[in-house]
Amino acid sequence: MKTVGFIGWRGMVGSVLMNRMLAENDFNACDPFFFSTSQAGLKGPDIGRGASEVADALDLNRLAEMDIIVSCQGGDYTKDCHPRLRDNGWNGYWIDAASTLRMEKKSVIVLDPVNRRVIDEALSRGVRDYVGGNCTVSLMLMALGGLFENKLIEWMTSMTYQAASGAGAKNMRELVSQMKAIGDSANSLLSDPASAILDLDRRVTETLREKSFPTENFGAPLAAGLIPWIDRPMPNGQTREEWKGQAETNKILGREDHPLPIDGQCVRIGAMRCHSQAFTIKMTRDLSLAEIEEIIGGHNAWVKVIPNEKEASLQELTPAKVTGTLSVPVGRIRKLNMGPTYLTAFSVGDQLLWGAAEPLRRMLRILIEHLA
Ligand SMILES: NC(=O)C1=CN([C@@H]2O[C@H](COP(=O)(O)OP(=O)(O)OC[C@H]3O[C@@H](n4cnc5c(N)ncnc54)[C@H](OP(=O)(O)O)[C@@H]3O)[C@@H](O)[C@H]2O)C=CC1
Ligand SMILES: N[C@@H](CC(=O)OP(=O)(O)O)C(=O)O
Repeated sequence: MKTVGFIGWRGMVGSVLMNRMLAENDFNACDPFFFSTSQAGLKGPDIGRGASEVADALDLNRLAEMDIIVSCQGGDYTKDCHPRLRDNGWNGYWIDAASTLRMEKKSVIVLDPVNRRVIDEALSRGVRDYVGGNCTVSLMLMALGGLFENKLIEWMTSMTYQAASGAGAKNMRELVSQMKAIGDSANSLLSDPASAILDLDRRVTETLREKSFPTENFGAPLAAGLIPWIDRPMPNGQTREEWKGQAETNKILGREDHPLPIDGQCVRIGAMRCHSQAFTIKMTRDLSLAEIEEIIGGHNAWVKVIPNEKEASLQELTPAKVTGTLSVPVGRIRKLNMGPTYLTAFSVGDQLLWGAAEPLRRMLRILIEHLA
């Protein structure tokens, strides 16, 4: 059995990965070892065969004993350890959630329901670094994979509504703290049915603007609002999150030499862990809505077309419904006023599952089967 070292298993993405691996019995297919930068010598996670001792994630010699390393530890760790391991001659497989290696020539961005061909071709070429994509990009491709596969997209925009979890565990806590601060300050007015709505509104606004309102992590109120900026600025006015849309999508699809134009605005909203996106798509051909829905819904086992109706949208196309599941619903599908080849759609997906942990879990399975 192949030895697999897990780093970052305590974190948010790593914990979701552990849960999914347990659910799919993936630990039975490998010999797992757990590493940490802070818990060496303590007990690791119980994966159904008793907890083993955690090794030091900075011990390169111990890491180099692994056939495969799976890291959900973050970009700084990858930046530090990956090149040193490779320089020392380690020739194992590295599977990573962080963005550090994504655009490297020697790495492949993995999302096998969309780019299994690219992955298989890379495995046969001896590529050793496999990296999960950006969450909005992976979720967009899971939703619209059928349109890409059938070469129906000339260009597209994705306007995102991204959850707090994408910014990390502390930010999720901060969002709930913000909600609590608002609820606490509005409580007396809220419980009085006779109170004036504009008084309630004023109270909420005052709370959002208070110095003590918790914004240490987001830098601005997110609850009862939004933040139209994610990640760092790029020279052309995009944020880096927006830049990833075109760069990563075309790399995932293996078409960097003739890239599809993709752009949009990325916005943080007060959802916990589901990213949503509204798409404007310029299609290469005029197809009927029925044909389009069939192509979208038939692409993979997780995408699901939701009828463009109020009740279905409210029941099926919300973060509350999708969170914690692998389902990728796509709804609000219709032609735009601009003409018959202009399409819009809306999608929701759990950014810790298909947006982060699931592509890594599946890549590990593919790799183990490839090496068997
Ligand atoms: N958050 C997201 O939505 C996404 C994240 N990613 C990438 O995944 C990587 C990891 O992100 P994320 O999971 O959010 O990171 P976390 O901050 O949740 O975890 C990272 C590490 O922090 C350490 N840690 C310190 N204190 C704690 C604690 N109390 N509980 C758990 N872990 C703790 C652990 O390392 P140790 O055991 O060494 O102390 C852990 O592995 C990043 O590179 C990110 O870019 C990718 C896609 C989406
Ligand atoms: N930037 C994403 C989360 C993330 O970690 O993305 P990436 O893996 O591309 O750094 C968000 O804020 O929602």
